[in-house]
Amino acid sequence: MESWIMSENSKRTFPVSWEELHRNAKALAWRLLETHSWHGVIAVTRGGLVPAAIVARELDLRVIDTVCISSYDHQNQRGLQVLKGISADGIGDGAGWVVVDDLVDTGATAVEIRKMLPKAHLATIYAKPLGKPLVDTYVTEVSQDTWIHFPWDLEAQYAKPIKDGARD
Ligand SMILES: O=P(O)(O)OC[C@H]1O[C@H](OP(=O)(O)OP(=O)(O)O)[C@H](O)[C@@H]1O
Ligand SMILES: O=c1[nH]c(=O)c2nc[nH]c2[nH]1
Ligand SMILES: [Mg+2]
Repeated sequence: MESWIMSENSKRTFPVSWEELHRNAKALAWRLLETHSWHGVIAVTRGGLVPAAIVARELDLRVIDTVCISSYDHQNQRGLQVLKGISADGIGDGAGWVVVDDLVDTGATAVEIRKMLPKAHLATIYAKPLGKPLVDTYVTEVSQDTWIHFPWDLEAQYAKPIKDGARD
């Protein structure tokens, strides 16, 4: 599904369906399979949880850790908070581990992860231009003025006809 609607803060809105998310997460797994043999996956909560589960399933990885980082209230970026660091023993500098997040936007979260795990491989499904240089692997680039709506943030509802100005 691809549809462009202007949201309340003038960003383009890009809604992603479960099917599209699943397909893109599998595309990410294919790219990661070609890169390395991994010790395990580190999911960046919360957005990285579903993509990380799909990548782990496809690469048959059973060891999964989380780092919990929060920096947005809805679409407003605020001070980044690291709520939880790495839990598992033996991850060290992250060499041989793949860190999975749903997207990289400004790159602030990726910079924080690099500080924690300088040798980890950072992978996202979506990348915006500002953050793109900070990740090792991504699947789809979207413009900086796009807000991606993930399926876990959406529900089906009435949409205005294009003629009435709902879409650009
Ligand atoms: O590149 P950045 O500008 O740092 O933005 C990307 C991060 O922002 C979102 O997380 P958020 O802080 O909204 O928390 P959430 O994953 O719990 O929704 C998203 O899941 C990424 O982790
Ligand atoms: O759901 C989201 N969509 C985005 O485009 C985005 N950018 C930062 N954080 C985000 N969360
Ligand atoms: Mg996140």
